[in-house]
Amino acid sequence: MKNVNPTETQAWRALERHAKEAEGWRLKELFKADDQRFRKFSIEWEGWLVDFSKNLVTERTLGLLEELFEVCGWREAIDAQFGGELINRTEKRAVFHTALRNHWGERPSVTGGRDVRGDVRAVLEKMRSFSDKVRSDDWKGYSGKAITDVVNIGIGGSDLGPLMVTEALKAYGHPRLRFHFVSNVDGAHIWETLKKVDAETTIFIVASKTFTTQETMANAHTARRWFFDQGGKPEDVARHFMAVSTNGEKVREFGIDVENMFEFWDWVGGRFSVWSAIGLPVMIRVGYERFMEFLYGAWLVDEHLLKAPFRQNIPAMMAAIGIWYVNFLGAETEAILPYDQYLSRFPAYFQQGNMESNGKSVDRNGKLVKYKTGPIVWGEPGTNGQHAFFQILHQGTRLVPCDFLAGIKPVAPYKDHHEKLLANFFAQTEALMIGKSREEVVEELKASGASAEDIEFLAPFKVFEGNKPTTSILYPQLTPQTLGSLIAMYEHKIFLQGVVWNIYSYDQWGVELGKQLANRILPELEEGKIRLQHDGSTTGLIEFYLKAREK
Ligand SMILES: O=P(O)(O)OC[C@H]1O[C@H](O)[C@H](O)[C@@H](O)[C@@H]1O
Repeated sequence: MKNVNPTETQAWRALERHAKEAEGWRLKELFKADDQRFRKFSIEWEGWLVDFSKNLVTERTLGLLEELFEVCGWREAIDAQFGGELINRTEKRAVFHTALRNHWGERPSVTGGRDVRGDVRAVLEKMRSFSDKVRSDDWKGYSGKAITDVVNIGIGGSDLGPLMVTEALKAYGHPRLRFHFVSNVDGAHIWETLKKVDAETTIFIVASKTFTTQETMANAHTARRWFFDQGGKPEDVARHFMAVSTNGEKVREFGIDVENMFEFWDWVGGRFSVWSAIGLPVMIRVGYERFMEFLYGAWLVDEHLLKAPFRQNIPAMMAAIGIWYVNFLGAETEAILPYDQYLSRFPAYFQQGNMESNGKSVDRNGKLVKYKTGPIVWGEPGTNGQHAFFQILHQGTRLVPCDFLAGIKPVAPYKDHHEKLLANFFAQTEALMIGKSREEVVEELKASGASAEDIEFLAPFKVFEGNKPTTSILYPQLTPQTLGSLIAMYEHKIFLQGVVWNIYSYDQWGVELGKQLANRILPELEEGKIRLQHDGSTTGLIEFYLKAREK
């Protein structure tokens, strides 16, 4: 992989100059000036439409961004990742989640001199056998009853992926099985879940790459204690506790038989692990065939990434336009707005995907970067968001590029709802771009019979500046396949942005310090006595808590 400081490239400097010109652009004028703009700035792929035309970009912008990507070695980086090289250098690991979905075509999956396709296949078969049994009532609990509830215990990538996807695909799900996700170390999470399930008919999937994560281990131990309290015996654990992990030793220590362990590998990053055995709840919910469709959707995007030229390459365009906003137009944030209730956790999923990957301030040489890296990512489904935070998108002071996502066909049977949903989607992207001028506002107020005084007072508040950029992504329908594709697009976007920012996107050292300090403080809370030096505020907080909890 190349190691280029992007700001030292000619393309970067040209983009900086170009950004000055962009200050005067009005999106609606760009459309007036070029009646082919929509066609030129949108991509059709596999029945999808990805419309970038409502972004503050011109041909020149994209040309310069392409130059930047070239000089930063985006193609070499893709080859290195797909070639199984140890591109996660700070953890000395390959980044090979693409191997988990490489079941079609001729491409090998070689890392460390080994083609891992066989290993991946073997785990898939094990998942298939288990999930088939649970789905067909062949897997019985200790009292001989079929399983009714699946509880996934995991956090971060071992939670958000299966949570988001099982939610997204529930319309394709098993009619009887219920799914629960416990992540937070707050005892309320496991307690409220255990209240709803019956030990005789529940399986627990303890999902943790490392099998050392405090939250997950605490929840897993509580679940096992509860299981015994409910009448389960140690010999019944094998029927009720599964593990998904890379760490066989820790799984054994916990008391889960390796027979009940679904393996994955250190070349799968936590936030990219839903394609691995971490996706077990997904397979149980939708079945093996549909899980394979999910992988296939992602594989299609992998092929697209590898083959499509820059301007036709959806992840590359998403990445490039994102960089344009962050580094040249000053955006601090971006929103993901699925007009698809099934994708309610999609923004949260890519909040982790994005912010844990590209929330970095040190480049690949260990030097502090002097440019902005990953933005703040957030979002909620539409139309709910419209009645909550859209105000800031329309009339706030910040630039918030938004992705609008929707299925062309609904999954739910109510067509009239879908038309209303999409009318809102289109209207919002239009309103954000077109805005409303003072003249229009005055006209409207006059027509409503407002007095001249009222018009003068009210007009400024009712003006919409417009010119707010959006990307619209329309997929044929939310299915396992399209969901797989959608996730893979965002994954590759994150990766390519990290390449240009010259950062390591696949580690997450930033979450370590809090964990370490929590481990130092925990004994103090357990003992009820402060033993360590803390700052004044932290000491004050702990002291207050220790006293107050006794009252
Ligand atoms: O799967 P685990 O090893 O339990 O890790 C769970 C999560 O916690 C870590 O702290 C990381 O921030 C996440 O990237 C990871 O997904």
